[in-house]
Amino acid sequence: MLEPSTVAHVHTRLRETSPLVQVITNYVSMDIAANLLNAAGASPAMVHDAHESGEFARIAGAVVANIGTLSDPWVDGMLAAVAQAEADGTPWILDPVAVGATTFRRDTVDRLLEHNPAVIRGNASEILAIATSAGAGRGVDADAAVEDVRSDAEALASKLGTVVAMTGATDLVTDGTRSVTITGGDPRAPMITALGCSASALVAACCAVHDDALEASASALAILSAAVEKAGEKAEGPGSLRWRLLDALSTLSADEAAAVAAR
Ligand SMILES: Nc1ncnc2c1ncn2[C@@H]1O[C@H](COP(=O)(O)OP(=O)(O)OP(=O)(O)O)[C@@H](O)[C@H]1O
Ligand SMILES: Cc1ncsc1CCO
Ligand SMILES: [Mg+2]
Repeated sequence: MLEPSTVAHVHTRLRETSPLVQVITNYVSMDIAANLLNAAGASPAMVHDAHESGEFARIAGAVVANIGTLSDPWVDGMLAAVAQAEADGTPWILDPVAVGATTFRRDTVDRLLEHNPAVIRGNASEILAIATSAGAGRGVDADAAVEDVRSDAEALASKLGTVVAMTGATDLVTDGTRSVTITGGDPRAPMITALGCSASALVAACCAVHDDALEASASALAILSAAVEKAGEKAEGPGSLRWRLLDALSTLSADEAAAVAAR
C-alpha cells in the first residue's frame, strides 16, 4: 500500500529541495526528460562523458543510466558515474531500454548491474528480459503485460536486492516483499516517445529526496500518472498531451498527486 501522505511528502520535497539529478540518457529523450524534471521541481543535468561523469556523480543527488542509444563512449560514461554513485551511496536508476534486443545491450546491463542500482525502471518486456537472464524469469515476450510479469519482477527484485519499477497500463513497483500498483494516466501515453525514459528520471529525482526507494519510485509514478491524467482531459492527441503534461506537472498540487495513491 502506498500512503497518499507519502506521495504528498515526496511531491513537496521535490519542489522544496530541487535535487540535482544526473541523467545519462539517450538522444531521443534528453529534451523531454530535462523539461519534465524541471516541471516537477528538480534540477536536471545531462552529463555523460567519462571525462567528467564520475566527478559529476559526486555532487548529484541521484543518477540515471539509460541505454537507449548505446555506444562504447556512453558505456564508459555510465560505468564511471554509477561506480561513483555506488561508492558514495547515491541512488542510481537503470533504464534498460530494449535490453532483450541485442547482445551489446544485454552485456552492458550485466556490467551496470554489478554496481547495485537502487531501482530498475523498465516496461514489462524489458523487466522480463533481465529477469530471464538473471535466472528469475521465464522467457522473452516482446509485448509482455505488467500483470503477466509480476512474479518475475518480484523474483528479480528479491534476487538483486533492488526495487523494480515496471510501467504499463498499470504500473507495478516491488522490492520483492512489498508491491504497489499505480493506475491512471492516459491510454495515449505510450505515443509520447521517451515518456518511459522521463519516468526513470523522475524516479531518480524522487529517490534523491526520499530514502525508501520503493516509496520514492511509486510516488514518482503516481505523480506522473496524476499529471498525465490531468493533461489528458484537454489533450487532442499525443502532441498536445506532451506539452500539456509539462504544464500539468508544474501546477500539480500535492493533494492531486496523493489522490492517485488513494484509489
Ligand atoms: N496503456 C497505457 N495506458 C496508460 N498509461 C500507460 C500505458 N502504457 C504506458 N503508460 C504510462 O506511460 C509511461 C511510460 O511507460 P512505458 O511503459 O510506455 O515506458 P517505456 O516503454 O520505457 O517508454 P519509452 O521507451 O518510450 O520511454 C508510464 O507512466 C506508464 O504508466
Ligand atoms: C525511440 C528510441 N530509440 C532508442 S531510445 C528511444 C526512446 C525510447 O526509449
Ligand atoms: Mg523505455
